Amino acid sequence: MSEYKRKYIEETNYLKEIIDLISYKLEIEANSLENKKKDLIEARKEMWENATHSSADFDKVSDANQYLSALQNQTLSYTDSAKLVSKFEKMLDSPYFARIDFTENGYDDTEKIYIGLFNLMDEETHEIKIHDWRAPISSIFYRSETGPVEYIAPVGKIKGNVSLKRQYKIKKGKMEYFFDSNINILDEMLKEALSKNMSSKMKTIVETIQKQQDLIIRDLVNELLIVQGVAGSGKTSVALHRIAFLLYQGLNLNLSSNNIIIISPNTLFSQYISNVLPELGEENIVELTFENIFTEIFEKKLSIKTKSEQLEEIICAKDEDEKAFLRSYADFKGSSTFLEIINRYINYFEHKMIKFEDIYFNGKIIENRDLLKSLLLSNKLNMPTSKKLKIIESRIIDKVHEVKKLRREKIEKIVSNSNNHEFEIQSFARVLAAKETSLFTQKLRQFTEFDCYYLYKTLFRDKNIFFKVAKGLDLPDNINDIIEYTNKNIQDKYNIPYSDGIGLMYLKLKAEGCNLYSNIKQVMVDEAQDYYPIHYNILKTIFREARFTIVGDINQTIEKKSNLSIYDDIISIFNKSKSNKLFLTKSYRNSYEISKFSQKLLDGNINTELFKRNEREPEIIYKSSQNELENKIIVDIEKYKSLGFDSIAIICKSRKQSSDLYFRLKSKINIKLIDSNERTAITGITVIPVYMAKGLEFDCVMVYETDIINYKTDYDKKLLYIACTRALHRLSLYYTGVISNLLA
Ligand SMILES: Nc1ncnc2c1ncn2[C@@H]1O[C@H](COP(=O)(O)OP(=O)(O)OP(=O)(O)O)[C@@H](O)[C@H]1O
Repeated sequence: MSEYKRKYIEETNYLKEIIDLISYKLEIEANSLENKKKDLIEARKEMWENATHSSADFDKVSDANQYLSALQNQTLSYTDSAKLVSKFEKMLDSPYFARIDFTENGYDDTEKIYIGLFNLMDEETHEIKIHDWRAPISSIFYRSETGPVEYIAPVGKIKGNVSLKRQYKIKKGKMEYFFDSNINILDEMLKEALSKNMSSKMKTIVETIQKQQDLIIRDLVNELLIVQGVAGSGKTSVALHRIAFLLYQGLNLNLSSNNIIIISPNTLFSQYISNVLPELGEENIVELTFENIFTEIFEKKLSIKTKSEQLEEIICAKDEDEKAFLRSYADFKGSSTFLEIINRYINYFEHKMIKFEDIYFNGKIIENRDLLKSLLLSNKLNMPTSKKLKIIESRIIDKVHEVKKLRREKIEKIVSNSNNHEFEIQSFARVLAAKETSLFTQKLRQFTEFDCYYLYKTLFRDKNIFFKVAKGLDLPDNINDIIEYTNKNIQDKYNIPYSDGIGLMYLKLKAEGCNLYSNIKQVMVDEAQDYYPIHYNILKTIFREARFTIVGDINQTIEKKSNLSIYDDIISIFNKSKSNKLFLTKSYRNSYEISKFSQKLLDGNINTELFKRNEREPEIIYKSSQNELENKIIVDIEKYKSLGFDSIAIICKSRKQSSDLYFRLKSKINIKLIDSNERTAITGITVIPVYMAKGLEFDCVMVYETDIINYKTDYDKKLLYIACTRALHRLSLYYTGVISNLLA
């Protein structure tokens, strides 16, 4: 018998044993699920019959509560069973993908460690048949070659030797092939994974996580972990697998899915990544955009334009001057200078804008205005302005309370002396006293309450104040134009410019504080390069206790300048005791040819390694008219479809260009326009503005109108880079007139 044949028999026997064990567990769990389902239906019926849903009868309400909590427990147990069933079903398809043979130093026996998506234990023998990819020992597979190895277990560092590293392709419970690999995760397996076509949702990468990626996924040391990664290097994938890893550590870290949050650039992106965690057997995590945070913090009383709308305004500005102005507007509003202005403004507000008065009640002074002011300004109350004012308010109300009785007696005396109310002295005096108190509270609140939106508007309306608080700061030369533009654009409270919305949010958080997200312990931020210092200060303020994983690529900044120093700024803003900055330099998404082509659009500031997956060279296609160009696009789409590519995107520079093109093409071809933050599945043929395509990927990318008018400046170069790097297999660029200088 050949060596391979012997190994093959050994492996297929083991697979059979595992499949039998999973089938057995699945059967038990499926039965239990069926029973739990019946019980649940029964319990709901019983509750409906025996308890009331009317709140009129107190006893019945308490009955209903009892039923409800029992029902909640039953529902939980049902969902746990359902999860287990789905887990076993997934395992039946492909129970494991790797094996390492490990001998711990000081022991003779060699353990065969099979690694899969989930743990599998034989309850009879207590033997772990499959190790979850997140288990400490599994890290050896991702990080080490055969030979001496070590890994960190809960008990400390374990050293040993790996004599075998084997990878498997198992599908529908059948062994397709396996091979032994001495080098770290053989490229062939990765190549196969990367050659696949795109599906409408992001995929998991557990079978082929690379060493550099694994170091990020499993980091438990840093409170702030920053990852700069080139396009397609797996930043988003790594961030999501890191969440799954942290959840696996759940008990140790005291962490569950509602303690984690993802800050996502837009809802389309949220939709795209929403598959990964459920695929990994975890619950989905709340994803928020800054626009969502604004809505929650302002409780829907104000609305802001989206970041996409702001980008569209810049990209479609009528000339370069207007573009430069809009960029400088966003730069200033996001800058640490503006942040400092807001900080100083809050201070100025406390010192100069609150109209303190002496407080009189019952004809006597109960609080002196100088005293109130000094209480607010003293360092005794180290908290946001609004909280300090509330403390002052309750102090005054307490004092008023003390003399309320005296005041009522006085009012009663006045009433009894008047002629009209001799039969109702007490009740009339009570009414008068209540009215007086309410007037008093109203007056008091004139200085203990404030409106942040009004305050923000005042900062720009009153240039005197603005320049007073900005004194000594390095302001842009066009600051007067910025102030004027702000005044013009912030008056509609349901349509506040994005940058001002962010400034306003910072002002509110600083002046009022926020407890909305106090349960959050881990925050993942994607597309880090697009945020300004003000965004990071907001995150720091609202997620006070959290650890952060921040991933980005400075080469994918849109309409904004960024360089590596933004990461140092982030480190100094968060000021965590343990921070680290890591780099992912290898690009996995694009074919070698597409990566090579896209690299020419980089300024060479970041080193990129290309993954050798060869496909066709990108094409640049010229046509003499728009009509011909669009006919060619249709022909090429048909060609791509005939080659079996399902996801094809025509990437335009702006939303306007996308929708114009869509309306011209839609009668000729089945096409979808993606032009807002909608929750759309990204399938089939789509037309999409480049800033919405960010973070996404497609089998084929067709970049529309790459002429010198559309793509000319350094900012446009970044847009082109983003557009080209969205392509997995085919990239073509189309133009009429003169080709962009960036491509010539
Ligand atoms: N280790 C890996 N194994 C298999 N596929 C991988 C691996 N790493 C990344 N990929 C694939 O590469 C593609 C890009 O990954 P991802 O979107 O996470 O990268 P990114 O760095 O966030 O990209 P971008 O910044 O360009 O949006 C995805 O299709 C992902 O599945």
